[in-house]
Amino acid sequence: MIQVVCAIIQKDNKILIAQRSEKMNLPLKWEFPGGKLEAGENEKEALIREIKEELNIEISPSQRISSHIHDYVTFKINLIAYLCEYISGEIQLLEHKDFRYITFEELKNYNLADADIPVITELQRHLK
Ligand SMILES: Nc1nc2c([nH]c(=O)n2[C@@H]2O[C@H](COP(=O)(O)OP(=O)(O)OP(=O)(O)O)[C@@H](O)[C@H]2O)c(=O)[nH]1
Repeated sequence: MIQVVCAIIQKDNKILIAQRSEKMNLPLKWEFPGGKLEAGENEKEALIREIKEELNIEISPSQRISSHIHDYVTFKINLIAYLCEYISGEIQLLEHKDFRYITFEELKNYNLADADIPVITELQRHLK
């Protein structure tokens, strides 16, 4: 089982989503940026590192809002989501194809990775 952390980065009442590139697995799916936990790292450290590596911005994870296992048949992940504050930096797409700042209501217009569905349910509870 792969442990994956993802960041729900909030800025001006909008949420950041990123589109996976053609070269990544789950190509062109939208997601909350993040990645796999590495040995010796805690979840928040992994998130800060991944977001710097992927988008070149600084964030601060605040609240852990969900942890759900998803079975993609060929691999299985535990997707752990944190609410995060944007701190600084201009987004540079170092791995993804695109990004958007959108409202919660706009999420339904994007083709998100299947594992993200429970994250969205939890997010709705937290944004209320
Ligand atoms: N970051 C992220 N990954 C997700 C989400 N939903 C989801 O199913 N995943 C899956 O979780 C896995 C995360 O791996 P990744 O490829 O982003 O991680 P990484 O940067 O550490 O990968 P690499 O260094 O092996 O290339 C992928 O299989 C990805 O498809 C999500 O919302 N955010």
